[in-house]
Amino acid sequence: MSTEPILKTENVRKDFGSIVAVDGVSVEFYDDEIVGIIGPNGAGKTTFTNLISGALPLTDGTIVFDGEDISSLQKYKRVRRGLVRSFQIPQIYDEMTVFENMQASVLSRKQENNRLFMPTNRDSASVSETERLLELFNLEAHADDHTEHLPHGVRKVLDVAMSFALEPEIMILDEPTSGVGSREKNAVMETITEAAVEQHIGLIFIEHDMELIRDYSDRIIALHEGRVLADDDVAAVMESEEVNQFILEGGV
Ligand SMILES: Nc1ncnc2c1ncn2[C@@H]1O[C@H](COP(=O)(O)OP(=O)(O)OP(=O)(O)O)[C@@H](O)[C@H]1O
Repeated sequence: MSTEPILKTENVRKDFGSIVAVDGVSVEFYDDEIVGIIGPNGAGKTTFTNLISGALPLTDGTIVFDGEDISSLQKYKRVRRGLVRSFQIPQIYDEMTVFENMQASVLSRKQENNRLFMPTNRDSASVSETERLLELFNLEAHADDHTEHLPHGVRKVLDVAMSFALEPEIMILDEPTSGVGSREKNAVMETITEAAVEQHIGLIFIEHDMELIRDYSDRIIALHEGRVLADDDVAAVMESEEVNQFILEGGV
């Protein structure tokens, strides 16, 4: 892991009228690191990640990515620099196969979207990159399936895989296993985290399921009422008295 954070928030704040959703959050993220964000409903988790991705403007504070102040940078420019939120760019098209969806993302990264539907577009570079990503995410067996028939967990994996085509340095995931059956959840997280580690991509994921948080995070940031309650390795956060009082015992 690098010694310099790739992403840093400094006193980040977001007000919605009189509601302070995020209240002075200063945290750091490193590449090669998987960070789970926990907190009760309304703690500010989604708002915080929306501030990082640029989906929402800051009320106050600074966000630094790769040494550059990106606090006012438009969302799509953050994506281009490698700060990607899953579900943000790729859309899964049900009338297309898994392969075609994946290739659409690969081509969009190459800014060749306009050639997408032309029969000559299966140039070897995009085909091999598409195949590489399908393999990375264990999706080869589904390559020719139309996505409307996919099991929900596989669809989730495809969604994240399509975001990986954008070549992120940091990927933000908001409850990557929501709606996925309990038996499938581990497989989905396993696939995503293994791909991230292999590609040296930092993951930030919001999750309510404490078992997934415990099993797949390197570090946990606990938010409560818009503030950081704890920011430490998994064992330390899980044992923190405040985290137990405000988050774990109340259920997240
Ligand atoms: N667009 C908005 N307009 C007004 N208030 C908002 C808006 N988005 C979020 N809030 C408020 O900001 C606070 C933080 O909400 P946020 O959705 O970020 O919490 P969360 O931790 O992600 O919650 P959950 O776990 O339920 O998704 C809440 O009080 C919420 O009602």
